[in-house]
Amino acid sequence: MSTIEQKALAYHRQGSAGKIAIEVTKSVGTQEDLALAYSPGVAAPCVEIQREPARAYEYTAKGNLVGVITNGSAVLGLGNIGALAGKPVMEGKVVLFKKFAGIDAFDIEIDETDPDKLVDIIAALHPTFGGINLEDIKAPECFYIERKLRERLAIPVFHDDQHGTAIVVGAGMINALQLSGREIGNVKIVCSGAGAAAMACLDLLLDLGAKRENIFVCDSKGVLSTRRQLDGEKAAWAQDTGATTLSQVMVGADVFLGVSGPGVLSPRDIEQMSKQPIVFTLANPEPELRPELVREAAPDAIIATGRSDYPNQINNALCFPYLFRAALDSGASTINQEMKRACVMALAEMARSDSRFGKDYVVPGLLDPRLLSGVTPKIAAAAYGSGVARKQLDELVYAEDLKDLAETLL
Ligand SMILES: NC(=O)C1=CN([C@@H]2O[C@H](COP(=O)(O)OP(=O)(O)OC[C@H]3O[C@@H](n4cnc5c(N)ncnc54)[C@H](OP(=O)(O)O)[C@@H]3O)[C@@H](O)[C@H]2O)C=CC1
Ligand SMILES: CC(=O)C(=O)O
Ligand SMILES: [Mg+2]
Repeated sequence: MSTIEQKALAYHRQGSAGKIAIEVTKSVGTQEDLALAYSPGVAAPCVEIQREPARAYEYTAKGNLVGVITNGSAVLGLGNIGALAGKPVMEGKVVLFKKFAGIDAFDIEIDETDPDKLVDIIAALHPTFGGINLEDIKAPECFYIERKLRERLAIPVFHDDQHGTAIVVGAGMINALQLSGREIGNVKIVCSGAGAAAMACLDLLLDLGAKRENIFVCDSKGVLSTRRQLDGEKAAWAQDTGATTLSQVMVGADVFLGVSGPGVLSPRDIEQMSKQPIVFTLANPEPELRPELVREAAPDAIIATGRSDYPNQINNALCFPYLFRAALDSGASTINQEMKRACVMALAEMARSDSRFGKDYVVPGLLDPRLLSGVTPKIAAAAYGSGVARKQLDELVYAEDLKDLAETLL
């Protein structure tokens, strides 16, 4: 076992097991407090909420509470390890919600793989939450589950591995392309992985101007080509090519996007890429190829991973706390394209306006204290500008900052 693995086990075990606990926010020191917090007083907010459900946002924790929900079917790059084994990752997401954006979150691990049953279970749980962050649910089921929940629920439902990853990849890609003097419409992109993260990242890259004919996608069986029987989301990415392996399509690629699994890429594949390649090896915890090996094969490469121990951490943790902060603050009924696009641009701009901007700094670091105040208002402005915010603008603490921003989107 490596040193980091040993340290991680000790870290999770020490003190109270795991990484989270619950805090009480009201005083409960006297009989009178008890009579308010519990019986008989607690009946009053119940009756109010029954009369007017929106009051739950005033009288309960709902408005600042997110459900981090998984069935453990695609946990990091570890695969289908099951609901319980995924719990450390979900507790980790809860920590990030709280630390980065002051959002309370419950992790919920559901032992169910049937998509319709999962939809029913999550829908039945939704009254508890102001928003739902789906996490580490495998493709293709994740697409159906998210779509059904978004149709059924009037609170934000967001599959982090799809959209969170895409947003941060989008921000990093805009900057990496600029640094290497490339136009997105001209680059050849190879994506390893055709699952939740990959499909959303590729859609976002198209949205940013990439050309579908320049994008080659591989899954565990090789290149998505018209010679294979493909259905669902994968079919849209089939290229009319005789190439079958990742190595074959890497020749002349400008960009490699890895959202698959450990070690699928070789130094030889990197050598086959164009000059100053952009190599985002984002599989967690073990990337498609370690950065030091990428660097050896292409010294001028722009490299990113999903990990905290290398420069350029492209990880959805850079956006989901702020997206949900903005959605909850504005009372948004959903997290829409406008909000996601605003987040991409805000992250990209924040990195560009930093003196560290360069090939080892294409996105801000996860611990950058500017993120909350820099990114959140721009996303909230997009919520107001696109008409999904349900709270009065004046109720926001950063309302003044938003007025001009929101108007530009109207
Ligand atoms: N840095 C970040 O922020 C994030 C990183 N990720 C990482 O991306 C990876 C995928 O996650 P996610 O999309 O949620 O998972 P999914 O299970 O939805 O998708 C996994 C995809 O990877 C493909 N795959 C597996 N093994 C290989 C291989 N040897 N070669 C090529 N493709 C392969 C699968 O192929 P097939 O379709 O044939 O099964 C599938 O298309 C994980 O490692 C995860 O940690 C995910 C989200 C965020
Ligand atoms: C970062 C993340 O969500 C993942 O690797 O699945
Ligand atoms: Mg994930």
